[in-house]
Amino acid sequence: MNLNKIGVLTNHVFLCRYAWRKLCAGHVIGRRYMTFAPCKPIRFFQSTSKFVVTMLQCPRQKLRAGVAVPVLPARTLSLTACMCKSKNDNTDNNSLVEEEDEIDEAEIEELFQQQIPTGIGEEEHRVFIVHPDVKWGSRKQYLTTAALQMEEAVGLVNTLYNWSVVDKIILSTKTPEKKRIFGKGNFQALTEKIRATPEVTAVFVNVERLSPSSEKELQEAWGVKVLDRYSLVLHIFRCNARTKEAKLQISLAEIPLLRSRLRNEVANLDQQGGGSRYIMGSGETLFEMQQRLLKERELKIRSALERLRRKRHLLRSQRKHRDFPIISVMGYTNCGKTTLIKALTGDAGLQPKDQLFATLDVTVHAGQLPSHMTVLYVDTIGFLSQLPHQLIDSFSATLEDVTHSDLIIHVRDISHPETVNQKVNVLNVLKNLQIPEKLLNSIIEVHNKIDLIEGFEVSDPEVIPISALKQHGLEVLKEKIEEAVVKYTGKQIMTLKVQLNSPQLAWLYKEATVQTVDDVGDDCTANVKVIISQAAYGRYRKLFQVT
Ligand SMILES: Nc1nc2c(ncn2[C@@H]2O[C@H](COP(=O)(O)OP(=O)(O)OP(=O)(O)O)[C@@H](O)[C@H]2O)c(=O)[nH]1
Ligand SMILES: [Mg+2]
Repeated sequence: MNLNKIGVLTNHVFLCRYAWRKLCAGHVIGRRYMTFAPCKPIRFFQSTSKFVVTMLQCPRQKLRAGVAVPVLPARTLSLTACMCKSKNDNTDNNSLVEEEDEIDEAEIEELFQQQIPTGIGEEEHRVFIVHPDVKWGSRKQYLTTAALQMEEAVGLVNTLYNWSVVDKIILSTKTPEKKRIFGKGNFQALTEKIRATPEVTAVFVNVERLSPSSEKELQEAWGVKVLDRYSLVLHIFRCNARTKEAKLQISLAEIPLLRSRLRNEVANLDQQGGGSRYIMGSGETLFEMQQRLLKERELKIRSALERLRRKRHLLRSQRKHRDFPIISVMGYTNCGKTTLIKALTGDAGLQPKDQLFATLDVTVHAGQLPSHMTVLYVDTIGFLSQLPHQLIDSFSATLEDVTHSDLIIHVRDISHPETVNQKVNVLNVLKNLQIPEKLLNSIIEVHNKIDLIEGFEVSDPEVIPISALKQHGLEVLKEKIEEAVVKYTGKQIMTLKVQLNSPQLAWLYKEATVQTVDDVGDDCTANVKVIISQAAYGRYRKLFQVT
């Protein structure tokens, strides 16, 4: 927040206690609004539950003293937008409370749009990539090479529309934990190189997360925006987010970034002698107030996500009730998960893309196995190495679906030079998701994109080689899935004697998988071969009193 903006006093406005809370929390109230520069409270009347707020630089509309001021969501770190309650607007506090209770699409959109961590913005960037090559110690990456990591970094930047890589460099370092990451000589040479490339608008340092102080220091030295993997991947997520849930999850993942940025801003203000001063009448410093704003925002996002999680839980229990086995398709980003589900289900709505993090929402698609059993495939967000847990945690509401599935298919892009490293990363994330042991043991490993490998030969009899794109190997995969579903869901294949003049057969069609019906003659019965869960068989016996 730029304190210089706070200037001329234009008016005094009364706020009721509730509206004041809203103002600080940055919530939407009412319908009409106007925007102007930050406002701050100057007096507080405990007895009347009213606050007097001084509106500053309010160019377009005069505010009348004594008018309650409803508020539009403030930009994350400042109270920049307020709504002026009209003379005839009789909105009372209770109706405001009701409004707050339901988070609607528009509000999520507003929250999402306003929370863009400053600095990246929506403009294009010409990026200089720096990859610190750690030679030894705990931060050294053993399963990959610096060149391959650089290749992935280039891929990440190129994923973004209109972004391009201007130059890149791999520099070795013994001190990755230092603010400047590199030793003195390397850092100086790097700074000169960046400064000598005027077209550069951002530097991407290919590390998991830069500390706020390191980010600040590098930004000052290089004179351009500095990004780490966390902020870049978040930006990619932001560009690809389509649904309410994805937007909320991304907004949540952005909170730590905003928090560290806030710390930096306040440190800057402190240097100018302003950040830790008390805001008159409120008993809070600017930093404390903005921290509280962020906390409130975080709580709001979490509560909206919780509501969506409950909805998801309901849908999941409905799916369980219908007894469809659920199969989660997981893997490193761009390995071909969506392509595979599309090939297995024929779902034309699925759109695979040659792009990192094309899928950000967990979606469910029905498909049939050779025995005609219907299964549900869950398409999931792809993984990436060196991503902070916070990011994955933000997606835990959707990834929860995975922990409730019956089976996991781990898709690997076997043509990728880093395929082994990618596998290790995926398995690590799965372990951190606290997936039940039984489910971890159920994993079917699928080697995808074999069409890209000349003279491909199967190396491990346990894995299924396929080309999802060319639809090779899918029948074998479906057989394997079916076998595993029967094994891991406790379903059994049974032949039941069914009365054809009763609803038994219709019930079995609905609740189990009917494979064959053999009419046995005159007594109106048939031998019906079904795949049925223990629970469904129990219900069948009870309902039709079969012994
Ligand atoms: N040659 C070849 N390309 C494939 C195959 N399977 C997928 N692809 C391509 O790989 C790219 C990524 O495919 P997706 O299905 O979107 O991958 P994903 O794992 O869902 O990716 P994210 O959702 O971004 O994590 C697309 O361009 C696909 O056409 C395959 O078997 N062979
Ligand atoms: Mg996908």
